[in-house]
Amino acid sequence: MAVEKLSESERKNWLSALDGWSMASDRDAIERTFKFADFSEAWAFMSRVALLAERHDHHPEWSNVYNTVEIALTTHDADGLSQRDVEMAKAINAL
Ligand SMILES: C[C@H](O)[C@H](O)[C@H]1CNC2=NC(N)=NC(=O)C2=N1
Repeated sequence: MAVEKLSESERKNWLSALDGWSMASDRDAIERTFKFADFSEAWAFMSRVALLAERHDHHPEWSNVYNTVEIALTTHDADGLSQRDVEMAKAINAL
C-alpha cells in the first residue's frame, strides 16, 4: 500500500498533539525517550509496544539501556514521516 509522507502543515498539526514526541534533528522521524523505575518496567513497556507494532504493522526503531527506552518512528516505505507514525505515537502514548 503506498504510504504518503506528511505535508509540512500536517506535521505542525500532529507534532503539537503528540505529547513528549519531537522531530529528530538528523532525519525525517519523530522520537521520544521513556524512563521507567527499572529494567523490568522498561521491558514490560517494550513488550506492549511490540504487540502494538505487530497490530499496526508499523515497527519502531528503538534502543533500551536499563530503565530507559528511546523510540524513533519513521515510515521506511515512505522514506520519511507518515500518518502511520502519528498513529503509532498516539497508540504508544495511550499505553
Ligand atoms: C511488509 C510490511 O507490511 C512492511 O514492511 C511494513 C512493516 N513495518 C514497517 N514499519 C515502519 N516503521 N515502516 C514501514 O514502512 C513498515 N513497513
